Amino acid sequence: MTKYVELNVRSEIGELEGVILHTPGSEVENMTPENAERALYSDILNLSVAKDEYKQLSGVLSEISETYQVKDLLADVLADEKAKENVIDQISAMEPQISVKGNTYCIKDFLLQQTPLDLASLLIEGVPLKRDNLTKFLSKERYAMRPLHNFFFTRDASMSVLDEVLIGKMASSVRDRESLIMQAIFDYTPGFKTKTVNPIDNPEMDPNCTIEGGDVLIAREDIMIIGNGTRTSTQGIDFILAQLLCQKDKTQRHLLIQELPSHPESFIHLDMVFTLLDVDKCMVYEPLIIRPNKYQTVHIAIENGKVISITRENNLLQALKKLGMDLKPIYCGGNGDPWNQEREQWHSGANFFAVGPGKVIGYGRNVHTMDAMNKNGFEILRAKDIIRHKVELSDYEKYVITLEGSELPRGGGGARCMTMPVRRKPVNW
Ligand SMILES: NC(=O)NCCC[C@H](N)C(=O)O
Repeated sequence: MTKYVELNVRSEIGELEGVILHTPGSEVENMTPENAERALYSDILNLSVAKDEYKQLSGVLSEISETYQVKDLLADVLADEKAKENVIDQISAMEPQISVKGNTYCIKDFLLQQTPLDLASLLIEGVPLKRDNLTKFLSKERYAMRPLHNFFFTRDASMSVLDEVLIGKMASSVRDRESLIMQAIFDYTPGFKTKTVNPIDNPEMDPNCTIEGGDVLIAREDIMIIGNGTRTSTQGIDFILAQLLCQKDKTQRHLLIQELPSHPESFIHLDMVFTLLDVDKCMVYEPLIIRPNKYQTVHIAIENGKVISITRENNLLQALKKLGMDLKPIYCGGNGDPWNQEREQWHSGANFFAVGPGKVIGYGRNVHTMDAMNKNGFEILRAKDIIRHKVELSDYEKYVITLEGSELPRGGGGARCMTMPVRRKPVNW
């Protein structure tokens, strides 16, 4: 990294200036149908197709903004001996099997001998099991240190909140190493000017506390919208609330909490049913976000280090409107046909990533959603055409850049899930 990057994310839609990505590697393919569920996938993936699709996302983003790759950032961190030892010690505290002295070798010692880049790859792609005793010989596991199958969803393990980074407390231990790596990146990369906040550093952390970035949306500097479901617990949201209270801000801050269903798994995060598209538009999965249902919306207002009110709201859009954000909803799957809505929500049709107000990226396969976007003034542009310079983004004011997505959505997410913004320009509200 050549220059300093001051973290600054005060909205979901401000013009993008920096984003952290992770190009999928062998870790996305190294699973079987039997353990795909444990890996948090809905299916097994074909890596070469996934990589081609991903290239569309990274190619377009590098035309628009600075992009940083997790593996490069991690390798830079690991080039420092002290940082390297610290990272490996933390991993072995979390995954104690790596410190066991086996018959032929100890994984921790093996890791310490690697070059920074090889080590970064191993920490992401996993370390295969050496079958040097009976237990390991008979083991059904292929890895002694498991691959991080979900790391290309960089959104979830850390999140930029104004000028700080909140480290995710993942709901499933298969993603814990991602959080640790992201914290090391932000703590040890001299180029990143920020402070990390990690719930596990709090000795009084509630054991039920979980927070994942797909649930945390920065709607405006003073409004956070947080999904509460299988991935972010009420205790996790209370941790965020406690952080805000500590800041003793004189201006009012607001948390809007949206309860989420626990199945199907396409409802894992809020960003699978609700994303912000423009100063006056948002994408919704209508049956959950607008239609009356049992999933509650709660508004917590905070001022001067105190909770001044906690109230139930009719729905998220009405709550936002009361706070001066009057957003027109565009429906995932289009208006009217619940089958199309369900099908497209399942394939991350609501999961848009904004690179600027009215400028977003999503999967082109969700044709009914794209049609609805187009009817609402968004030009539909193919990522491929932008990368080949057949289309110039500067010719359009509002657009959706479409990615081909047949393999990537099987991992369980879309463009917002695959991006971790670190800088956005202020929005002209
Ligand atoms: N923000 C998101 O919705 N991320 C998608 C994460 C999918 C991943 N397979 C998971 O279940 O954690």
